[in-house]
Amino acid sequence: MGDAVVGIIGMGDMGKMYARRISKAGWRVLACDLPTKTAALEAEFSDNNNVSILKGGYEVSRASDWIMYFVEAKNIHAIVADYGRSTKKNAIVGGQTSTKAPEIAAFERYLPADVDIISCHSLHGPGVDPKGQPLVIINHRVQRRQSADLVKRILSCMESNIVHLSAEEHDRITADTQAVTHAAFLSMGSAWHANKQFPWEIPRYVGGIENVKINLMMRIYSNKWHVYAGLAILNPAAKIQIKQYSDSVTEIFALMLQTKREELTKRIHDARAKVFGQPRDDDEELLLQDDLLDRFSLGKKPAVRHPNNHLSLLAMVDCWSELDINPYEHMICSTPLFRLWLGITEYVFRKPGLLDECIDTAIENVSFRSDDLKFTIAASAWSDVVNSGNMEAYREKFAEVQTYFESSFVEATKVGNEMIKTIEVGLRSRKTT
Ligand SMILES: NC(=O)C1=CN([C@@H]2O[C@H](COP(=O)(O)OP(=O)(O)OC[C@H]3O[C@@H](n4cnc5c(N)ncnc54)[C@H](OP(=O)(O)O)[C@@H]3O)[C@@H](O)[C@H]2O)C=CC1
Ligand SMILES: O=C(O)C(=O)Cc1ccc(O)cc1
Repeated sequence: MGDAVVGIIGMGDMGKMYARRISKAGWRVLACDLPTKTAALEAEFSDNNNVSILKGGYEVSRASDWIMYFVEAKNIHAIVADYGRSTKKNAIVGGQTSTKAPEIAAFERYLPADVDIISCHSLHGPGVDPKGQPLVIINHRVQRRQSADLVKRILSCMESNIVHLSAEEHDRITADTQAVTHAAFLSMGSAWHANKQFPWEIPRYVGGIENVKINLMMRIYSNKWHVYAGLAILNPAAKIQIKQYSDSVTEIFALMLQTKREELTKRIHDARAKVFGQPRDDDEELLLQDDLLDRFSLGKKPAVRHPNNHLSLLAMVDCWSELDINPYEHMICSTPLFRLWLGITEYVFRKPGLLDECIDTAIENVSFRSDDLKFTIAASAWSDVVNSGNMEAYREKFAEVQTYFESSFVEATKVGNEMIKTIEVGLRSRKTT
């Protein structure tokens, strides 16, 4: 490969994944984490001749041509303040944090003027094969054309689909796709925890769409809190989306409680028309199909399917409709989790007869009322935490639910990975046709 040296500051899950792939493609990589982890990293990468573990961010910054920060978004300011001024002359700097506003602000403030700023964001977790997944590149401050060419050449080893965006476009889209999606799953987990339920043990939560909800909820809570906190709290656009989602949940639940069938039906049908267009009487075009959804269960499937009102999904479409968001426009820049979320949402709204069944259940069946009440409270509480900007409150809230579900993470991750792999093949082929 070329002579350029790639620097990686922060060797957590994403930093390691990049170090492995980029070094495998033949590039020389200089990497570091906090000093307490240097010895363990040296041992872990001892058989990789292309990766050298250095003492810290100063050393990496001084000797690399493209330096990437793979650190917690909440710390990016302080970390760039520390290492930024040691950046090699005429080098390029970027980051992998999930929200670009704070990252770019830190770069603009602390990097020397000769340094180009080119950032990126892989729209998937470290355990997902990057091939074919979206990879955003942000050419923010490019004074030399060869800088953009070099970054493109280095990143080509990911075999991802490159999407060029500005930092603002990136944050607006990820607020729509990631932050609000996570708010829904965080709320489901909080509600099940508040009701002292493990949903896979309850027949009305086993099978089809319920499997997807449970597996994705478990996926989020088995990950690191700082990733989701950073995405929601540090992205200015995310607060509005999450608040609207919480308002949609509350207002729809109120209509259910008051058994206002006509009003509820009109609101849901109007939202459907805006987001999905007119209903069709076939389901050929759906992103997901039933038999696929049934395969990935953590519990035993009951003989008869229990209808659910799917409050979380009704509220999602209401929220998109209220904010004039067309979720399909974001597919080029979406995560696997968002595609699955859109998949089950579309399923409920477009599978013939299913939406009417949800509305009937919402009005007539009170067996979900207690769960729906807890879900409504949870959505509002998550919105309040995000709005407050209090990272510590977010961490505590996340950790409580994480501890509750912890003993099932290994099994859930196995089933969830299998689910994502299988369903993604279908989703991607649909997207390209
Ligand atoms: N996980 C995911 O699914 C994705 C994450 N991202 C983003 O990528 C970034 C990294 O995420 P991820 O790898 O998952 O998180 P990790 O917590 O696994 O990795 C971050 C690493 O940076 C280290 N670190 C903190 N301060 C410094 C410092 N001063 N110098 C060197 N290293 C430091 C951390 O150490 P310590 O833990 O001791 O603080 C940790 O090892 C985040 O901004 C995240 O939002 C992007 C796409 C996907
Ligand atoms: O798919 C999701 O939304 C995830 O939960 C994984 C994830 C987390 C953070 C990112 O910046 C990108 C992907």
